[in-house]
Amino acid sequence: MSNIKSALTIAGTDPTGGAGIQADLKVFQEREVYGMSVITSVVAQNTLGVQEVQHLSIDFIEKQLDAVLKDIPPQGIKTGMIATVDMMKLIARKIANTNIPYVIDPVMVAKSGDSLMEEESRRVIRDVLIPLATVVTPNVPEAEILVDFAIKDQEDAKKAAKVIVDDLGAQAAVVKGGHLQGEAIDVLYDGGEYYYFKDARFDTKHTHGTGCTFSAVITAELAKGKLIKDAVAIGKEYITDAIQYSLELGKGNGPTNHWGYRLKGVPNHEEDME
Ligand SMILES: Nc1ncnc2c1ncn2[C@@H]1O[C@H](COP(=O)(O)OP(=O)(O)O)[C@@H](O)[C@H]1O
Ligand SMILES: Cc1ncc(COP(=O)(O)OP(=O)(O)O)c(N)n1
Repeated sequence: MSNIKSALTIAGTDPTGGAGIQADLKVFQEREVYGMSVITSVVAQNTLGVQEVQHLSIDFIEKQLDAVLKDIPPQGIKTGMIATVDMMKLIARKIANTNIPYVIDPVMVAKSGDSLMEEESRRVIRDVLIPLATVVTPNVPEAEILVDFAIKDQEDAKKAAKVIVDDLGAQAAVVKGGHLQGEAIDVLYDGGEYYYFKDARFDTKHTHGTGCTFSAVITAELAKGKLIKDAVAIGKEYITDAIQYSLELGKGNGPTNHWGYRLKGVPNHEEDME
């Protein structure tokens, strides 16, 4: 039996490489798991926003899923952009009963404000996919939609994480604090305890793909057999470093850059390159 751990991302694309499938695969490589992908939607987007989306057919998404799952069953799965109700139902059918750790990044709206999920799918992700999740990783606006109350501070974030676990049926939920004020604090609830992951907030607009990157690290670590709280701790440290070294690439919100952190000497902003 091979010792190699593999992880699968089921998501949409970002041709500029900062978010979606491309970001996930970079993370899997850096976290030393074998990365695999199933594409749900092809997205024409860049650091400025989303220009156009083309969904793949359900039949073709199913063919991709079967190709991977029947050949190289992964030790961790994550879903990102799943735009339609039919895609959600298909994915639920394929991964229910697999026992593979499953991370849901409930991607609804990109930082640019562009919608990445149909309105009706918001109810279906809650009812059909979240009960299958090992960890759900909503940002504040996504958590507000899932739990149906406003999240203004950390106390509200804590309540939301509890609702996602106790009422919606996930094993654990981490409500990310990037959209709140002050330090960047994420709250994890695992059905028993709360854990707080706190780090510096960087004053930068170059945060394209933070949510994708964070959830991909958690997926990779779960695939390696880490406990949920340890996987989230590694995800938090990774994303903090990647935001600190984010790249001033493109004309809008540049991507995060963990590779720059690892190499330390790699400059992150143009003025540093002079
Ligand atoms: N400016 C920032 N500085 C440091 N950490 C941040 C910053 N913005 C977000 N984070 C962290 O990045 C991760 C993603 O957060 P968030 O922005 O809330 O999600 P999303 O990218 O899905 O909107 C979380 O761990 C959050 O605490
Ligand atoms: C294909 C695709 N999936 C997800 C996102 C959203 O990514 P996220 O990590 O939330 O970062 P922003 O794009 O919101 O900065 C995406 N843009 N594209």
